Amino acid sequence: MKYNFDEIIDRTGTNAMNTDGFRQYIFNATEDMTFPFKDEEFIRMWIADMEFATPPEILDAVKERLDRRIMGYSQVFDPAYYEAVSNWMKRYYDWSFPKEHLETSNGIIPALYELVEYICQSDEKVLIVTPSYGFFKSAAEHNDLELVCSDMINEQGRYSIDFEDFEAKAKDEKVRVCIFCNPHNPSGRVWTTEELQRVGEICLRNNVWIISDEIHCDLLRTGKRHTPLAKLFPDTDRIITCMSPSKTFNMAGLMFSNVIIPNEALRDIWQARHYGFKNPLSIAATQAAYETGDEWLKQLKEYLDANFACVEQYVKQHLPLAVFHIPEATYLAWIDISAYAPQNVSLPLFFAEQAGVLLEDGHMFVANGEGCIRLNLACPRSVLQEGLRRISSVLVKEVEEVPVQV
Ligand SMILES: Cc1ncc(COP(=O)(O)O)c(C/N=C2\CONC2=O)c1O
Repeated sequence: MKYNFDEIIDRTGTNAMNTDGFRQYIFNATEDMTFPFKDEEFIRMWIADMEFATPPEILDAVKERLDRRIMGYSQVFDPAYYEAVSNWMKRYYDWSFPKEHLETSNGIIPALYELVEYICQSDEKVLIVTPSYGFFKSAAEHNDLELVCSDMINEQGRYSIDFEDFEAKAKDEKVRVCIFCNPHNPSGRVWTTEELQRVGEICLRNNVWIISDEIHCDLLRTGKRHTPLAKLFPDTDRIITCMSPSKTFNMAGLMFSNVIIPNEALRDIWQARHYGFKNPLSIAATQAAYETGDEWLKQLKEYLDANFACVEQYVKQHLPLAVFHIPEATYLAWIDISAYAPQNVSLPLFFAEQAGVLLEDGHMFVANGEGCIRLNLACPRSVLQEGLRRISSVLVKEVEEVPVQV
């Protein structure tokens, strides 16, 4: 079957954050915030969900469950669920874990909040690398815990971990957990085995638990392979792995993720305190994703590869002073536009008002993202091309208007 990623799908009237939540999320504003563009005129490149239809096989599984006509309290009881997850992990990551380690959550963000609460004492700290997905900071703040940031090294747009700094911070005896993004949002790094080994060794020898957030692990450039962090440390039970098909198959609204907890004491706390009932439609969808998603994912990756090639060519031609490298993972383009960006303005507000493009910038990724914007490329190529045109039209115009020094 050939899936149509060029199709433009109307999302208005669907309670989508993407179309209706940007004023509050990006601008911390109310619904009466106005722009020179109608909402439907925006090119939306901000929140990380896709403009592609969720795979038909997954939607069919949801419809099949609906046809059972009773939507009662539910949990994962069917062993076929674990089989589906386990088979996917074996096929894609050559990794397996015991069934009793598998818990589920109503999304990874809630799991991060809960795991940090269950692991940390009230005077302990949470370590992350920056730039970072903003909710890693929220997971510390939600629990009134101090956040410790280790800025990544940025060498002309190529990010790496500053292991000297990372280890110095992990040695702080109050640092109790590291929330680690593998692959990394927003840089798109797929960590090498050596990098993963160093992160794990530094944390484990300093008594720092690791929550490895691997939500982007299937969204790789064709040919790349994901390594779960826990796979490299089979003898420890201090690495919790969070995964979900929600990002891979555009079903984040179904709020369902897998949390693999090898530590029995922590699992007991989770089982005692986590709200265990789940949406039966989400269970059906997630199981179907892992059972039937292979071909759709293959075609999605090919389409995204082409979208990234489009961005690379466009930036080289129209924004040659910008710094962009095709990321190894995610569908997010992280572009340093410092050479063009107007100074001392909110870039999201600048692009929304001037270009009619909704995007996120480095200030939304905790720290160490100055001058960068992040573009969601999981959209039809025609939409991407219009977004790129609009972005460069205000930046190049911005550069042209700078008065020539005489
Ligand atoms: C690293 C990471 N963890 C967790 C989540 C959310 O997991 P959920 O609660 O949906 O299961 C996201 C979504 N990232 C988004 C969502 O919008 N913009 C982003 O960068 C993410 O990038």
